[in-house]
Amino acid sequence: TRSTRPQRMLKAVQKNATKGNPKSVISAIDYFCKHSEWAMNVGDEKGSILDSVVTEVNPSTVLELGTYCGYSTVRIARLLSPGTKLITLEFNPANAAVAKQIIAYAGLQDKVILVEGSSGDLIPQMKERFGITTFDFIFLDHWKDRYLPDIKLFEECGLLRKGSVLLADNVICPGTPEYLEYVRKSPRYESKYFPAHLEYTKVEDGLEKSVFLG
Ligand SMILES: Cn1ncc2cc([C@H](O)c3cccc(CNC(=O)c4cc(-c5ccc(F)cc5)cc(O)c4O)c3)ccc21
Ligand SMILES: [Mg+2]
Repeated sequence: TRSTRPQRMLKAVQKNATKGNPKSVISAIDYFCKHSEWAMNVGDEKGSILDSVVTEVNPSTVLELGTYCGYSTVRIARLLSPGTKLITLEFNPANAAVAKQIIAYAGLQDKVILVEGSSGDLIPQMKERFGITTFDFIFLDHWKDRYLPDIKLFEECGLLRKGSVLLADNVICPGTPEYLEYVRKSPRYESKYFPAHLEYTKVEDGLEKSVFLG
């Protein structure tokens, strides 16, 4: 049977990247998406903004919603200080299987905990399953209609502290209007928009960085 796009992306990584070299894995995926098949990775332009926010926060506890093929997982994990791990949630087992292999190819498997399941089910389990008290940094890149219910879930579960940083992809395209309205209107967040473009295109998109004020 015909391979899937994530499987073809994995093949491109195995063919063009150097094992244990995260930068070459990132470049191989970006090349594949620019010259072979578009895929919904955060991409190089928004990826650079992601890199700068992760570097600035230098988080000890990290959560990613929406692993997909692991591109942003690799981008984040390569910047974490030694001993720090990131938890990434993926509900689709086929995506998770490819992501696991791409993360391992980059040599970052010891810095990543990939959990199969849905954010709505897993967020309330973070404390008991992973001994998390609060998250320093959260990257939202899963279903766009889950951003708002999940940020409310973080608040309800006491998973945010003064200074926790949430960075959300696709706030323009496909768009997350209810989430944007919430974080921009709420007195409990300080929000900032980083304009960019939809990965590998000229279409307007951007990232919203929201700091929880406690
Ligand atoms: C609940 N839960 N918990 C964990 C979890 C994990 C997942 C999956 O990782 C998953 C699967 C499919 C879609 C997404 C969301 N991503 C997108 O939909 C997206 C679209 C586009 C775009 C833009 C323009 C187009 F024309 C087409 C697609 C550009 C982007 O950057 C995207 O992130 C995420 C899903 C729900 C989950
Ligand atoms: Mg995205």
